[in-house]
Amino acid sequence: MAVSLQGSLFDATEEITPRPLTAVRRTPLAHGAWVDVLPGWLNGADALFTHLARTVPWHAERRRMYERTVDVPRLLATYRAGEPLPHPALVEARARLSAHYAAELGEPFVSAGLCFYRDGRDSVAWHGDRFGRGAAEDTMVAIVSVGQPRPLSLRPRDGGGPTLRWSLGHGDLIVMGGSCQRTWDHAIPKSTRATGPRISVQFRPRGVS
Ligand SMILES: O=C(O)CCC(=O)C(=O)O
Ligand SMILES: [Fe+2]
Repeated sequence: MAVSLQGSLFDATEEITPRPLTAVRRTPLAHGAWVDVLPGWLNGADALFTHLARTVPWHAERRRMYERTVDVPRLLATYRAGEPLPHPALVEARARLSAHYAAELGEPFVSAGLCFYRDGRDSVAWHGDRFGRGAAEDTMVAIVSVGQPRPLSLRPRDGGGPTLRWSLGHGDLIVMGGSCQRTWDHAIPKSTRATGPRISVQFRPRGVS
């Protein structure tokens, strides 16, 4: 008894498990876009946050903006198709997402992009994930959020509608699908409120970035 109790205390990976995806709720959006949301998808999300914050090789980036080079306001890590993910719970999460969306997506999620928002000054500006195939084709981007919640905002690119917001942290799942990457933009706005750290994990199919 004592041995198995110790095992469960020390093996945090045992505790981090996704709930069934059958509970996911879809919100249809204009222009053939939609989002699926499942609050608290990952049990043990706080332990996953701590693990990722400590062990992922986070890097800061600088990007050229017009005449200036500016700091990208978040830390980043990228795991391409075939590269080992930083925690087995993410392998499990990706497999569950790939299985759940197999018929609709027609291909698996392969890459994982990680963003670390240290506080309210960190953010991602309005954009769609349309460097790759998302520019021309329907696709999906599935995002698991751990740590403190931050609002993810979505607005139609043509300006024809209000901005929508989902507060995402502590194991919440959002999947952007249909035409969402080319007809809508998303952002994690800066906040002047006291804001704790959040990590997002974005799973994408091949060629979507
Ligand atoms: O942190 C998030 O939830 C969104 C990140 C994002 O949109 C991106 O990296 O493309
Ligand atoms: Fe994005």
